[in-house]
Amino acid sequence: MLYKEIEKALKNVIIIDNKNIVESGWVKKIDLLKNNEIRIYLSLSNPAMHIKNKLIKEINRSIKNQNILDTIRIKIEIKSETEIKPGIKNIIAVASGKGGVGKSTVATNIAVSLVKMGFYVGLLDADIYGPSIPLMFNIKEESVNLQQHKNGILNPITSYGVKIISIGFFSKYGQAIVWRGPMVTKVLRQFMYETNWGELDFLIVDLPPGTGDIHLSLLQEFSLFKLKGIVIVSTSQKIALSDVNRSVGMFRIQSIYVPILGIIENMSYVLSKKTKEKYYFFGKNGVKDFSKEMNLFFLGEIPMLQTIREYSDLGIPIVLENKEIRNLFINITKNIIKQIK
Ligand SMILES: Nc1ncnc2c1ncn2[C@@H]1O[C@H](COP(=O)(O)OP(=O)(O)OP(=O)(O)O)[C@@H](O)[C@H]1O
Repeated sequence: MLYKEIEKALKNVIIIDNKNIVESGWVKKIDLLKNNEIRIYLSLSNPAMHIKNKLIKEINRSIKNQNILDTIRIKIEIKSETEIKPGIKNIIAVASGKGGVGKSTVATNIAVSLVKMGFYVGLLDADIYGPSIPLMFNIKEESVNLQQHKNGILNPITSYGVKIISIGFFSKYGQAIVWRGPMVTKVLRQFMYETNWGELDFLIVDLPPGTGDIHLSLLQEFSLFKLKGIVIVSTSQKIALSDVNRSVGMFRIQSIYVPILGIIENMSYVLSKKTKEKYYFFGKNGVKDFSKEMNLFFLGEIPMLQTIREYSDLGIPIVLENKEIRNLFINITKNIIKQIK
């Protein structure tokens, strides 16, 4: 009887999407103890302090409204689902100030380099403005059949040894993703906590370019977990670096502080086939100088090569095809690992 009343009270606690906490599966157990104590166990994917406090208040209020004996003591335990999922050892986010500087190309090739080095790797494409990871891994729309387990857990798709989940899997080719911030955060949270990642040494997160709401909530979300730091990609162009400057400022805000593991200069030069001379299309040493000025570790440089663009369009990570570029990426990846330790 008492149990039913408690359950009814919990069903009156509504969370997002008009679902109550029982329906949403947050309530894991209700224990009625002999000493007039009720213990309620909840499990949440994102038990931020203010959410916890609000829930406890709401539950207490709802139980009181049921006119259940005042003498009853209520204890509410809220556990983080993240504590229950220990499979991911390191999370690294790849960021850029400006779009189009090669962030996804770099994220792709770092992920595949890590596989080549013998690690278990996942890649979470959080770039809602241009989810290009499916194209870069040649994952065709028709092959995306994200089987969901009964408990709502998503299975990632594996390509070139990397387990991938992308926001692009949820939109048709050519269709813009016009979700509002809270929707995006919700989906990304699901990618993080409710995806069958298994055991991973590294989860690479391809962030959207720039700075914004989504970045803030993502970083807060990931920092609850095992976010080891940020890798920034930029060209040496002034506009790109001024945007990176803003991003660095955001990562260094005290309330969301995330370590920056270093910066990579992409498309640093074009090599003349004939003369073997280097042409600094976006300017020479821009990223190197910036890294010194901002006290950032310079992780390495990648030239601008037609083959990088061509293989990327074919959906084949360049590190699998070109030995020189592979060596560059392996060195950059080793530098990133060193920065984590
Ligand atoms: N080093 C390079 N040499 C030649 N082409 C490159 C290089 N790096 C990236 N590209 C090409 O530049 C284009 C943009 O790259 P990419 O999609 O990785 O950028 P991005 O920063 O992730 O963009 P967005 O932020 O808009 O998603 C792609 O066509 C890619 O193949």
